[in-house]
Amino acid sequence: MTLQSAQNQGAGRPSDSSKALYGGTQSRRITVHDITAAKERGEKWPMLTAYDAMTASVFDEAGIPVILVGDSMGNCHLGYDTTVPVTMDEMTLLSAAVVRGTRRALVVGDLPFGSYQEGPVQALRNATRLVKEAGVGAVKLEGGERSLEQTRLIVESGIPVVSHLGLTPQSVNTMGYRVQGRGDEAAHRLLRDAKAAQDAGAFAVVLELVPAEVAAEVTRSLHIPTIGIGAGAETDAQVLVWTDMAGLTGGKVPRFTKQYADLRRSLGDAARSFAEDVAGGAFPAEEHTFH
Ligand SMILES: Nc1nc(=O)c2c([nH]1)NC[C@@H]1CN(c3ccc(C(=O)N[C@@H](CCC(=O)O)C(=O)O)cc3)CN21
Ligand SMILES: CC(C)C(=O)C(=O)O
Ligand SMILES: [Mg+2]
Repeated sequence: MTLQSAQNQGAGRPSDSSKALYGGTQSRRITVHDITAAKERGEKWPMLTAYDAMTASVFDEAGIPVILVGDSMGNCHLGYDTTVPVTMDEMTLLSAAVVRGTRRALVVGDLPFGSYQEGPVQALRNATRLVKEAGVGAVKLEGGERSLEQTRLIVESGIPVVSHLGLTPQSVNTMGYRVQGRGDEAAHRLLRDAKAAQDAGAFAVVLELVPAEVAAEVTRSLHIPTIGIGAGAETDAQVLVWTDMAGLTGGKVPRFTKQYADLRRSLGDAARSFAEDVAGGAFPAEEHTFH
């Protein structure tokens, strides 16, 4: 229990559950202000990726309050090996689909590799494109201090920003896929990055693949929410790649994933049943046939 929720309970002042991000009753679209208020209430909340309207509508109807159009679409949806090749055209197309599939969720779009590293002006141009052409409510970019000017200009221009720290997969070619923030110096650097992002105006930070103790320290030190992935149980929110948690991803998934369904097996079973029915003449039957 967080200090905040303990105080709420201790004061006999139950938090207003109608406002909850998950399980709340409001039907309007969730805003950045709702996210900020959730940290003040000590509410923990879930976030999932989505890359198409149909999947996004399932999560929206399930009450997932924040949906990330991750550049993980690169490996999960588009068949690349990493997120590095993902383009602004791809991000814009799939982000627009996710926005169309949702009514309530706040949709966050990743700025892909190469779309903001040149500087703040490039970053603002591409963030603006995701807002205007796809309709996202916020953008996410990787890096704390190294993306500070970008974060500041995008936020000043009226677009909410999520900062992504720890393992930043767009830098796979320099950092690999290793736990970040181990050891005192790396932990301090992570905390500095998180505070820099907060000071630059980010409304949340993703902490990917960092020791739970470090993520907990960052979570206590910030007034904006932390969103963990492989960062332990103390972050304000948890995000997972949807194909990992649903058991659809082919091959190896990160150890931090929990698998809540077995879609790869059930979809494969469906495809094999269909194939057998066609081969054996059982499909189409009379009820599928017009005369
Ligand atoms: N399907 C999928 N799931 C993800 O979580 C994900 C993506 N794709 N693509 C973008 C990034 C890349 N991510 C990754 C990629 C690899 C590891 C990985 O190999 N982790 C090791 C631990 C490494 C260590 O111990 O230092 C593992 O075994 O989980 C983790 C996160 C997270 N993101
Ligand atoms: C793993 C999450 C945080 C992400 O950035 C993505 O899916 O692209
Ligand atoms: Mg990403």
